[in-house]
Amino acid sequence: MSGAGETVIEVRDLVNRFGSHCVHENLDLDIYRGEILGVVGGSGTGKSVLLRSIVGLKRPDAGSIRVLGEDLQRLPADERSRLERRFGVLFQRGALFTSLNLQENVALPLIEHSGLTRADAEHLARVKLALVGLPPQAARLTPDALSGGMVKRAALARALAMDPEVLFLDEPTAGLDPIGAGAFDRLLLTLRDALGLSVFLVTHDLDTLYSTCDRVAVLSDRRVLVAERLAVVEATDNEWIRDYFHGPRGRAASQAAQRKE
Ligand SMILES: Nc1ncnc2c1ncn2[C@@H]1O[C@H](COP(=O)(O)OP(=O)(O)OP(=O)(O)O)[C@@H](O)[C@H]1O
Repeated sequence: MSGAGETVIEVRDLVNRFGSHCVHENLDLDIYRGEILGVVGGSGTGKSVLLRSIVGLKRPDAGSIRVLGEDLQRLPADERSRLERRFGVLFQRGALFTSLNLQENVALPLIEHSGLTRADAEHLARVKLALVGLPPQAARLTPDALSGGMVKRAALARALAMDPEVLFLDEPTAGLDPIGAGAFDRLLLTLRDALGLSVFLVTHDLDTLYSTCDRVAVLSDRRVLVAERLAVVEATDNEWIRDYFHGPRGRAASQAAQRKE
């Protein structure tokens, strides 16, 4: 990764409410080009709402969000859609169309946004499916014929369809067995390095945090408590951080990561 260089996402004074329930209050966060930023926090602390705000699916109640130097909320529709093509999103449940096979699923954004013919889009889709490690024969299968790990890879291929600069992943390893999850983590690192992606990664998976993330942002009490390298986050004096990082699962993940170094 490039270190704390160019900021690709800048969130300032973000406020998000649902009725009287305030999820974010004056939340600040930066994401730097080329880094994998892990976003963690207790259930309901607003990780997914933050992701949805940044990609423009939830209009904030206050504050500003600049993505690749532009404020999505202030852009006219055509420029906004141009900017949205520069990021890819993998939602928590994969969100593939069950009636379409994988190459059709991945080709869809290419046909919609790039004006490619169906044949060219499906050709490119097969390249993207290979990029995420799926075998050629998977291209003609529908999602219900695939394992959980293959569905995640296919959803990742679709998120990468438009060659995004920023990738948003919402719990990509949830529901995968440890071997599948480890393989997905390695794929993410390879793709980040090969494609120069910046990654916003919401996860509960401690192994993923230790094996992939350059920095980790902890959401707590409606804001970002700390966004730092893991060593700094682990040493932060906070009850949730202590329970999460220094509990049995956190210690095991940390030791496993140290053994790999
Ligand atoms: N559309 C909505 N309408 C009302 N409340 C919502 C909506 N979306 C999210 N919330 C609330 O916002 C809070 C944060 O939700 P969010 O899904 O971002 O949490 P999270 O940190 O991602 O949780 P988890 O780790 O369990 O996935 C929750 O209390 C949730 O109920």
